[in-house]
Amino acid sequence: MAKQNQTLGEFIIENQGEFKYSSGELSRLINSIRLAAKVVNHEVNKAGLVDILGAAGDTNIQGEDQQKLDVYANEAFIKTLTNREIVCGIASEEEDDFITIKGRNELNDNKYVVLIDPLDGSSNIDVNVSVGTIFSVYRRITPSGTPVTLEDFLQPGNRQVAAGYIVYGTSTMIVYTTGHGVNGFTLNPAIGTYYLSHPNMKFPETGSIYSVNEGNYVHFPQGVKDYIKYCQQEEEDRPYTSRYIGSLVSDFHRNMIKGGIYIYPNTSKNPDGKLRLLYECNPMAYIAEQAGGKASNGFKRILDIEPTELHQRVPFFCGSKRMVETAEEFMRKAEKGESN
Ligand SMILES: O=P(O)(O)OC[C@H]1O[C@](O)(COP(=O)(O)O)[C@@H](O)[C@@H]1O
Ligand SMILES: [Mg+2]
Ligand SMILES: [Mg+2]
Repeated sequence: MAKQNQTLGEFIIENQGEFKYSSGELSRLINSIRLAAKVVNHEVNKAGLVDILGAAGDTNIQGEDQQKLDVYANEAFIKTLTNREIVCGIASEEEDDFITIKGRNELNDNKYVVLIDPLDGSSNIDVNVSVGTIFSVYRRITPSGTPVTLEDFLQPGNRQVAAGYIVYGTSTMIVYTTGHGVNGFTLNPAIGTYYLSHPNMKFPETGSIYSVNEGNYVHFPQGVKDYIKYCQQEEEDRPYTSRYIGSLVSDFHRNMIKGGIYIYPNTSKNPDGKLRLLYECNPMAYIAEQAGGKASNGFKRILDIEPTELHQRVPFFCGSKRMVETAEEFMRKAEKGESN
C-alpha cells in the first residue's frame, strides 16, 4: 500500500514481498538504479558549467554521434550495476554488444539482466530541455552458473520483471513498475532522497494531446496521416493540442499525467521507425499498460513482439487507451485501402 511522503527506500522494502521470486535482489537492483540516477542527475544539473555538453567524438552502433552525457550516463549505470551480485548482464543503447557481469568469485550466478537507454532525448542535452534514462529488467533464462547469452536479452516485453524511467526535468523523478502498478518518486535535491510524490499513476482513458514529429509528415504511413488529420479536426473534443519535446521519456510522462498519445511511426526513410524495442519501447509499454494505457506498433501489442536483435527498432504508438485504439483503427483502415 503506497503512503504519501514515503521514501523510495522504504517503499522498496515494504513492497519487496510482491516480487514473484523475492529474495531481495530485485530490491537491491532498484536501489542501484536509484543511486546511479542521482550520480547522473548531479552531472545533468551542472551541464553548461562543466565539460559535459556536446559530442563525445564517437558514434554508437546505430550510427548516432554519442553525446558526452550519453557516455557519462552509460558508464555511471554500468559501474553502479556491477559488483553488486545482482546483474549477470547489461545491454545498452551505447554498447554494441551486451556486457557480461560476473558474480562473487567470478561465478555466473547473478539472476537478472538489465537493458538500458542511459540518456534518452540526447538531442535536447545541449539546449537545456528535459532528458531521461530508461531501464528494463528480466530474470535470466539460461541456467545460473553458465555465461549469460543473447537469449537472455531477446525476451518478449511481457516477461519483464521491472521497468522504469528517470526524468531529469524541472524536478528529477523515478517512475517504475514491478508489475503491481506504477509509482513516481521525486528527488529532494537538498537531502538526496526520493519521496513518493505520484502514487499509483494512471493514464487517463483518453486525452487531448498528440505527440509526433510532424516534420516527417510526408514520410508517414497513410494511417498516421489520417490520424493526425483526425486530431486536428474541429469536431467533438477536437482539435487536440500538439506537444512534442523530442525526449520520449518527457513526452510519455506528460501524456501519462494529462492524457495523450505519443507516436513514432515507421516512415518511408525508416521502415522500422526510430525507437529501439528492447530499451525504449518494451519498458515504456510495460509502464503504460501497468498504468491502464496501451502500446503497440500500430497493429500488434509491443509486449508480445518476439525480439530478434539487440538494437532492433519498431514503430511505437503509446498512451491513453482510447487514443491508441483510435490510431490503430486508422492504421487498419489505411492498410485495407479505406483511408479517409
Ligand atoms: O528527433 P526525432 O527524430 O523526432 O526523435 C526524437 C526521439 O528520439 C529519441 O531522442 C531517441 O532516444 P535517444 O536520445 O536515447 O537516442 C527519443 O527520446 C525521442 O522521442
Ligand atoms: Mg532513447
Ligand atoms: Mg539514449
